[in-house]
Amino acid sequence: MSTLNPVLEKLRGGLIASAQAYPGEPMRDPRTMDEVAQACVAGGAVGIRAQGLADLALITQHVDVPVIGLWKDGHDGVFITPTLTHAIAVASTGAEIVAIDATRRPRPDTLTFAQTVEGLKQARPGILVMADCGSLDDAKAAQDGGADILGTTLAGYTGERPTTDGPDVELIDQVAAIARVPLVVEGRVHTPAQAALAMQHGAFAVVVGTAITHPTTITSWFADAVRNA
Ligand SMILES: CC(=O)N[C@H](C=O)[C@@H](O)[C@H](O)[C@H](O)COP(=O)(O)O
Repeated sequence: MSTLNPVLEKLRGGLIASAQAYPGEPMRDPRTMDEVAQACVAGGAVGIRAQGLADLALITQHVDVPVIGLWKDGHDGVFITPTLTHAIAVASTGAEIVAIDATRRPRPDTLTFAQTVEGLKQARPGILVMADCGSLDDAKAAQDGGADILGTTLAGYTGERPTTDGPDVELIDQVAAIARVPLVVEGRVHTPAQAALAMQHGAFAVVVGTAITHPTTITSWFADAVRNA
């Protein structure tokens, strides 16, 4: 990792905020997510992760940090940037990094992760790929398949790992031990202490979504605590 890509270098040791609203939610509006992303940068985020072509088209114009883009299509199986066509479209928004499902599950266009990375890099030279993994085997395959970042995004969501309360530290340790590219910890990082713990376990950077950008969930944490006090 000594001669790291300059885009990745900007993420080193920092917090990446994921700004996403889900279908049907009040904040599901590209302008809103654009404002949330800008607010996160003002607070010290060194990168933004965001979903959807409309959100990305705005955010990439208005933040001066690297953007990790993805396109969620569907909600079962492979749905994070599921095909090469989705990946090329995300890259076309100006996002420097494209997050792609890197599980070993069948993809809708029948390409492998490695073929998807190859096709994307041919179509958009210079683009970087974050592999959204759900297990150590995913991470090994993704690294061999040309990923520029290994992410723990899908740990606990594919059946291969337990859905831990907080980040999956065991998986972080496993991936850190094999990673030759940056390891970005993502998924259920809900407190600053958990983010720091991820760094201590070898993360290159940490993505936090819900705990920063999803007020409905954050409110429910407090509402439950107050109700149950
Ligand atoms: C599993 C899945 O679909 N994860 C998505 C990936 O982009 C997002 O819904 C998450 O919010 C993101 O990964 C950040 O994680 P957390 O919100 O736990 O900090």
